[in-house]
Amino acid sequence: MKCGGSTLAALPASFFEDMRQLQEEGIVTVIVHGGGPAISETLGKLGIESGFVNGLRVTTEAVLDVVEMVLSGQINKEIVRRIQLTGAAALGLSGVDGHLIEARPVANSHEVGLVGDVTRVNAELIRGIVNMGYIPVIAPVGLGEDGGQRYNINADTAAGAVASHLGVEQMVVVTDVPGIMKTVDGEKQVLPVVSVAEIEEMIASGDIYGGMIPKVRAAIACIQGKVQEVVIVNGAEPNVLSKVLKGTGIGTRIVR
Ligand SMILES: Nc1ncnc2c1ncn2[C@@H]1O[C@H](COP(=O)(O)OP(=O)(O)O)[C@@H](O)[C@H]1O
Ligand SMILES: CC(=O)N[C@@H](CCC(=O)OP(=O)(O)O)C(=O)O
Repeated sequence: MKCGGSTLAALPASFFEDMRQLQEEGIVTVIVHGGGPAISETLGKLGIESGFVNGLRVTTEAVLDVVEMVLSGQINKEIVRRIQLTGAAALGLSGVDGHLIEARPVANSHEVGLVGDVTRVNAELIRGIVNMGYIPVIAPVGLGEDGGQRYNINADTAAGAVASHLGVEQMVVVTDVPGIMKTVDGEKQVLPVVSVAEIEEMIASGDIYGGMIPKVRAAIACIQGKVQEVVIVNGAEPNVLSKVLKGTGIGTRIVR
């Protein structure tokens, strides 16, 4: 599951209650979280400038210090605390811990700096944490192959890579909109199902833009592997996780 920074503050207690309930039923959740708005807020307070190129934050070493502090510290621990308040067990870590996420510079690193693409995920470590009864909560900071360099990884990209390396059946993307929306006859509607081909058309036409682009790109990369579907849902919706898993037709399902 990917939890977007846009929605973290709005997640109701029922969201975390659902995770506990699902764990009791034997359905394991693995969280990869974002925190873009919180990173921007702290950068602003510190007077460090940063921009975005095609949805990726331009990342210098100074920006990376803040990214790591906010994602692996503030946000990661907030999610762990909220899960633990339900009585469930959670363990927070970033891609740095146990070489969980290995990364290499993205193709346009000359534009965005220290941003990474995932090359390897230590799936055994995630399985080990799950087998010990903990829900893994992962911050998307990766390590280069030599283990010396950190990289800022878009959280949608990191979540997609974790989902494919684990070979899970479903990835749930939790965000601040009820799914992929399209204006039909002057009215905004949530599309219940979209295919990879339809997504490409919607990006070309501008119906999918901004922060939705890395989500659908990560979804496409991931459902070409073992993952059967990616579901995009609104985290503010009460009991959204159990609704998704019961197949109540909530959100947008992205399928091959
Ligand atoms: N077709 C679309 N349907 C729904 N949302 C869209 C669409 N295209 C772009 N968006 C935008 O994508 C945003 C979600 O991405 P983002 O803000 O990056 O969230 P997160 O922090 O959860 O990753 C929505 O709030 C909306 O503004
Ligand atoms: C490279 C890059 O852009 N990294 C993101 C990581 C956090 C993220 O992706 O958070 P959301 O899911 O809330 O957008 C960033 O620095 O904002």
